[in-house]
Amino acid sequence: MTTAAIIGGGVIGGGWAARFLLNGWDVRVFDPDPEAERKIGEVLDNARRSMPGLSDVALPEEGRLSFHESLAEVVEGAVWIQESVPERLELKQKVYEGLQAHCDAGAIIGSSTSGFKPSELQEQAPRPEQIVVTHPFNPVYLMPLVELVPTAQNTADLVARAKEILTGLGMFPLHVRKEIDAHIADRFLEAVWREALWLVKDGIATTEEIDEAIRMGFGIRWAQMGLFDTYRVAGGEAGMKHFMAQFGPALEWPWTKLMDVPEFTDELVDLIAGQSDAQSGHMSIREMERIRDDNVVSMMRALKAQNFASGAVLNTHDAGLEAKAGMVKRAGDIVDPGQPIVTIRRAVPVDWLDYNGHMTESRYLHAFADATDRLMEIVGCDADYIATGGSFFTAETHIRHIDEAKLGERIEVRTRVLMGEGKKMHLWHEMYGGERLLATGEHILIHVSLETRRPAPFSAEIAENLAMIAGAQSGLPAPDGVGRYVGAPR
Ligand SMILES: NC(=O)C1=CN([C@@H]2O[C@H](COP(=O)(O)OP(=O)(O)OC[C@H]3O[C@@H](n4cnc5c(N)ncnc54)[C@H](O)[C@@H]3O)[C@@H](O)[C@H]2O)C=CC1
Ligand SMILES: C[N+](C)(C)CC(=O)CC(=O)[O-]
Repeated sequence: MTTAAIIGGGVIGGGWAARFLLNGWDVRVFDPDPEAERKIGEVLDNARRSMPGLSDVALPEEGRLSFHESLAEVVEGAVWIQESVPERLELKQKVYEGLQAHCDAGAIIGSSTSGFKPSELQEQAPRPEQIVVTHPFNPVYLMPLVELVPTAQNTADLVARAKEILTGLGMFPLHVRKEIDAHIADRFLEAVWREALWLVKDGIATTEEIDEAIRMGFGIRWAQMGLFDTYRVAGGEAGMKHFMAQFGPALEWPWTKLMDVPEFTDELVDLIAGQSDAQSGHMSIREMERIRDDNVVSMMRALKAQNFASGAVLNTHDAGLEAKAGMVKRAGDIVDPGQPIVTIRRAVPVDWLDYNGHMTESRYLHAFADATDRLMEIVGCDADYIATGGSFFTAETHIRHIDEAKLGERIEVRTRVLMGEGKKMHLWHEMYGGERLLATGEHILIHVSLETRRPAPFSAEIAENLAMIAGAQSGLPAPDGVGRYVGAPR
């Protein structure tokens, strides 16, 4: 088990703790705030209900979380140390001095700083080469972006190790090659924030109207294509050059006040805080965090289906998790063919729930269909085989919904091959939550030629694998409920 030390367990440190823990790391926390344990516990509760839903495979077993009162203790055995103390340079520098007196010289010290350059953080440090900026985004347990900002003091090996560890946590390390105050992303955020403050101060828009302008429009575009690709498309067939010719001159017009910051008078703070209270004061911050998390997970899952932007990052992470979890992918991986094969292991994501607060009926079929796809892959009907023109079509399905599955619950599908001969495959799936039987799925599939769209015999490899599994499993008792029809006996 690998260990991370979290120095400062506030909004961001708590998010990092969740990101590491739910990816199977042990986490040690140091924070002088007596409320730190409670606050991290609440962040973790939110992370546990949302983060597993990003994956279509199971996350590893959670690591161990512990709280420590000395720096020497917290960094013991840590290969990654994440500093997330308040944004004050002299405090951060003092913290590094304390850390470096005790930590392993090979450990990476990442700083969450939103604004300081890594060279400023390294200035007073006994071992500057160990410190690098790893600036995350809130909530750290869901947002993939982390700006990785090194200096010439950091070795290429440290940068490569940092990228590997962050990628292993399902994050997207963006290597910022030239250090600058506030890195890349916060410069945009600051520009938008300044302009928004002016709009409120000048009485042009309320905080709510500004939020609507973002979430109903360009915020949706930015989440999937960013700025430049969005504008390239907006240039029409002539693309970016046309876009720049058309809209470039507007940059000279009095559209922007980006160079000035409105003075933070009590009046302005009260105006903005008052509007913000009127807009969202009826909800607690934790409630708002849960709404945000559910929305973010749902949006990222939509991008996952397109294998695009943050969705592609999630798919890569899933592939890594699955490889580590040792799921069966080929007939040759099966250890005991006489037992049902685990074809799905995952958590119930937020977009699988319905108004009854549990996994909705269609998602039972979704999970069984994924289990069937995995079984097809195992016996040799994979993407390469399908490209040669053979595949399976489902002819009949019977699902029994036996028990509920709740948000974030870990489910597992165990699959039996009841028959696999000629052109037919008869599968029996059982879905479990722990050892609780949640559902059964019985499916008849017909092998087809994708050219004629008619039944056709399957390949010798598929025939051999199906016969091997069906034969080995034939000694198991007949599944309870197999061949059942719908409806009560009269
Ligand atoms: N809040 C945000 O949206 C983001 C913040 N950041 C950066 O993350 C860092 C932390 O910010 P937040 O989590 O928002 O602040 P926060 O105020 O929520 O948390 C800071 C924590 O550090 C603890 N702390 C204070 N002195 C300490 C010390 N000597 N040793 C250990 N812990 C100590 C405090 O008790 C507190 O729990 C800052 O550098 C900030 O710029 C980065 C990305 C986003
Ligand atoms: C406001 N902030 C500068 C601390 C924000 C960040 O650093 C990143 C984020 O999560 O928006």
